[in-house]
Amino acid sequence: MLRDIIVLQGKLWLILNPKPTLHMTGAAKMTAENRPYRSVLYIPGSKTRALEKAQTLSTDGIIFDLEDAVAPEAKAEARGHVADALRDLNYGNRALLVRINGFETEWAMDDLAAILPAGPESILLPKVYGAADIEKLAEILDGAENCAHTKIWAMMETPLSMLNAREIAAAPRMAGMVLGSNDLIKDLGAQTDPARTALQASIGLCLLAARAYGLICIDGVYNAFKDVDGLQVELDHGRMMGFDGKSLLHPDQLAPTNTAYRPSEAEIELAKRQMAAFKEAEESGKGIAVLDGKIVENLHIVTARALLAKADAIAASET
Ligand SMILES: CC(C)(COP(=O)(O)OP(=O)(O)OC[C@H]1O[C@@H](n2cnc3c(N)ncnc32)[C@H](O)[C@@H]1OP(=O)(O)O)[C@@H](O)C(=O)NCCC(=O)NCCSC(=O)C[C@H](O)C(=O)O
Ligand SMILES: [Mg+2]
Repeated sequence: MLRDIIVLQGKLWLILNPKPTLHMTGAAKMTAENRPYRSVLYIPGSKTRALEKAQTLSTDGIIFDLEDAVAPEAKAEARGHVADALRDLNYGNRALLVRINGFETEWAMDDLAAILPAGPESILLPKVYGAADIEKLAEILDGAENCAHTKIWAMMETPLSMLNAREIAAAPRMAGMVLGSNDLIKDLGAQTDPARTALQASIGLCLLAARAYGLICIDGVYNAFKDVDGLQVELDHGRMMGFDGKSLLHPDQLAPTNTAYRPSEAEIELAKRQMAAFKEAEESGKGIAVLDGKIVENLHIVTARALLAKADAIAASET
């Protein structure tokens, strides 16, 4: 039985079955709020085999794509496949996003007409230029049955998405952002290198806006889906920059991505030691602890707690 001891009004109280504390790695229940977003796999809505297969893949999230991965002549059929998958297939507790076509195309409204009756968890809007695009989608969702809960995610993939990142993040129903590095590179007239030099400013703006407004932020795809070493370089870079996870093209990219975005044993150990050292310092009336020659302040405890909570959520998602 779980027990906690707390001090209240100068007395010791024994609490039976307390809420799990954040350092109880593996004990948390996964909910939509604490679910991990390490790996988010694109599936072309036209590929029924892939839609089925995804039920068993170890991906934290799925983007059902009606946009660039689906040829114009296959769009109508793909809408039906995705609506059916949302209704009939079992994707467990994975995050489920439907990427519709952009509002400047002839397909966006037909996409919404086909998908909204299935009550989607999230719509991912591509080619976002400013808050007006999100507001337009939010208004449509406000008027739709079954969509009171539906969140909006923005593809951050145009120069204006980056310049307007803050207003986009603050717009109604916003829950997350996905970097669209291919479109961005195209619009910038830039070239890619392993350090993603041309994308640095955009990645920074995107993450700043997402963090300021409490949104999930997912890195762009790595196109060479068979190049394991190249993917690893981008994974390390993305995690270092602060992304929650990476959008992916192929199931073979799942395992390295899930590993890269999982807190390591060493990180978990350090977080626990930081919390213990800080607690000890607090109990002796100090506001700062020193661990391994480095200071530990309250702000480091916030980071340590978040890391342990993420480890818990990942463990819960894998049980
Ligand atoms: C890249 C692919 C076209 C490769 O397809 P294929 O050659 O068929 O792969 P495999 O033969 O190796 O497939 C093996 C099995 O895995 C399944 N599979 C493949 N891909 C997926 C997937 N994405 N999701 C689920 N399952 C998948 C196959 O069905 C095989 O299964 P089995 O029959 O059991 O053996 C292909 O992977 C693909 O289409 N990927 C997604 C492409 C996509 O969605 N692109 C658009 C998003 S990226 C983008 O738009 C960029 C962004 O907007 C930006 O601007 O940057
Ligand atoms: Mg794109």
